[in-house]
Amino acid sequence: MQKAAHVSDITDTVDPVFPQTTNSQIYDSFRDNSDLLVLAVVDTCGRVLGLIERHSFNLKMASEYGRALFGNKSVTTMMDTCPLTVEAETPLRDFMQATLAERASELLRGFIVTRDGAYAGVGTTLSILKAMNDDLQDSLLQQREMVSDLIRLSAESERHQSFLNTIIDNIPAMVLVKDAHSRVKLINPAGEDMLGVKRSDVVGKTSHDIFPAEQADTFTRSDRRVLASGEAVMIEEEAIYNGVRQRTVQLKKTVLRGPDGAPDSILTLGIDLTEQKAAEARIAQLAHYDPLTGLGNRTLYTHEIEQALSRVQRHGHHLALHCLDLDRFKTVNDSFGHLAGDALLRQVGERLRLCVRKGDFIARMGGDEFAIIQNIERPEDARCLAERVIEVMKSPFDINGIRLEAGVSVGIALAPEDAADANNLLSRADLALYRVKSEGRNGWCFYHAEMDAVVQQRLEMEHELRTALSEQQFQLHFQPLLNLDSGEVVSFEALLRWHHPHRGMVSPGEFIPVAEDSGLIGPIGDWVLREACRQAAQWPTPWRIAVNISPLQFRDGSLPRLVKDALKASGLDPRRLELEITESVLLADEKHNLKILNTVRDMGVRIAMDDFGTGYSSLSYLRAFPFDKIKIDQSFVRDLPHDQNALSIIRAISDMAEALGVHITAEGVETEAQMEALKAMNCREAQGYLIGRPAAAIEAYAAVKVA
Ligand SMILES: Nc1nc2c(ncn2[C@@H]2O[C@H](COP(=O)(O)O[C@H]3[C@@H](O)[C@H](n4cnc5c(=O)[nH]c(N)nc54)O[C@@H]3COP(=O)(O)O)[C@@H](O)[C@H]2O)c(=O)[nH]1
Repeated sequence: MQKAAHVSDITDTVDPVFPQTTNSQIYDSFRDNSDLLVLAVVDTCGRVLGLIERHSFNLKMASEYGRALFGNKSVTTMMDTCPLTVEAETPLRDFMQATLAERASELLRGFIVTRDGAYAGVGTTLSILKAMNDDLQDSLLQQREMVSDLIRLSAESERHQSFLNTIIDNIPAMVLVKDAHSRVKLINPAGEDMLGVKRSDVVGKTSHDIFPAEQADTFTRSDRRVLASGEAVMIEEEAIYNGVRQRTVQLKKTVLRGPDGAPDSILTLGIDLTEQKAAEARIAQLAHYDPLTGLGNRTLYTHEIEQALSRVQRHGHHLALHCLDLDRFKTVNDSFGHLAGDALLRQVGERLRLCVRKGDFIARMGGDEFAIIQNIERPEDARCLAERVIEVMKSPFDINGIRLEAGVSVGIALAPEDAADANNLLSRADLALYRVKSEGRNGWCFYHAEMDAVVQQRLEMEHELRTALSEQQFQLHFQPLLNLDSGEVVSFEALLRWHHPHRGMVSPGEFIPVAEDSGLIGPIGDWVLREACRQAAQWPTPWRIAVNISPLQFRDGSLPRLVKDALKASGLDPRRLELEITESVLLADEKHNLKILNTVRDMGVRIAMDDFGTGYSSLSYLRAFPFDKIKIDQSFVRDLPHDQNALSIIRAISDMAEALGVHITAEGVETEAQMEALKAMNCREAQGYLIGRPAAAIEAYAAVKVA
């Protein structure tokens, strides 16, 4: 009984009647209100005097003469003077039990409800039945609800279970549960995959039933550790062989406790880190290694040199830093394409690996520059390595069937002797490298303190070159070119001279590279062009004038305009002007520079290829542009007349030039024997000290005729 818990819950608060009320009045009340079943008779203080029950009252009143006999009499004559009375706050259950046991029949007549002894209302069997019916309804409803709750909960629990199963089955991590005896209770598909097992084969088994002894021992050890400590254990990386390949995994083992709090199972969650580790290794590789050669890159070099220098500082070690630069890489790259350049760099990397000892470090610093950090005991060790490197680079490289030679220059700085910090050490090794290159390449050199002075001098020279033009310190010298058939001078090459106010004559071989590096070659080259045209226009004989043009004068595309201006200003016939270029002009930006050359040639100016035979692609450039002349480099002429190779090369060039209808000039002719050999090979023009050294004055050549 939940709803009607107390008698008050089923009490009808019917107004009572008083002793002076007549039975007729009561009779009328019952007649007018069919729901009125019981009435209480009370005194003025509310004290209960008796009870009128509708049914028995009406029976009496409705009997023959009933109304006449009792109608005008007081209600007290008809009332039950000892009615069943109960306090309102009595639990209904108690009231029912007591009344049913002792005064059951009275209960049928109805009863009076009092509160603190005073009348509070009436109760009827009907209200009791109603309450009981309500309770019954409630209880049925509750039971129905409980049943549907149970059905819902069980469906929900099933849904939860299948939801959890779906998660566990699809989670990309291993979920493995073992009992306290290390027997597998559950494993998900990711776990099957990770461990290379099948669920049906492992459930109920221990690690030793499933895995090889060593691996099983490892698992069992960690299981015991978790059970003993009762705490979660993270196993950072564990190598697992899953029957196919080794996997790296991260495991987290947790103890699951039973209802009594004792360790019941071990839950192992495992993440497969194999791919992540491989990706990390790949990223580290890319970040620290040169993908082309597999050698360390500049970043790794920076790290390694810092480490090596701190060892030098802490343990008194010594090291040598070798800076390497391939001598002909640019030529290879530009002539045979980047793929050939890449192949060359790869092979260079392989050869370098063969030269170093364990513990030494090689890096590709960029382009064709490499660095080696070598652990040494004495400087002699560094010399040996440099010589070994130069030696291994000597043999030709086979690049897709093409034999290429690419020497190497090596600059060496020692730590702690030359520098104790990375920056200074590198710049000193670079200085030594610069020295090797300026002395003809393909060699090695230790850093010396005076090299700093060389750099200083170079900076000074750059500074002085800036004022040399305005101070009129430049002068042109002219070197004659002789026609070997006629024996007459036919042209002159303009060669720039710098009269330095303190240092005297500075060679163009020395200052032209500085002018090129600093960008001063632009204004200086323009001056040479104008001055050469100006002077040639005044010569008594219409000799041709050849002017050297640096590849850097092609860069901004202004050359055709400068040539035009120089010709216009001097009035020189364009056919008397010859521009000497080296093949590096075509290496640099072939399309752009060919366009410039064609524009200049269209003006009537002649174009000569200087230093022919020294590059890789001299021949291919003869096809790319119709040169008016090629000048055989003096290095071939020097070995005449006895060197068979030089003879064959010059003969081949001469034959080819004849076939192409191009004139050839041999440079650097110093002896009669060389001249005779050249004549015998049908060379028609020569230049060299034998004919005349470069000089400011040319008038003396007006009458020159060599037999
Ligand atoms: N861009 C410019 N380059 C220029 C200019 N003037 C000169 N140069 C280049 O400087 C290099 C050195 O020139 P130089 O010291 O003048 O040497 C030239 C000749 O003196 C030298 N030569 C000539 N005959 C002989 C010889 O019989 N023996 C011998 N050992 N040397 C000789 O050769 C140089 C000329 O070479 P080339 O230009 O290849 O014809 C040099 O590369 C000049 O080109 C300039 O104004 N602009």
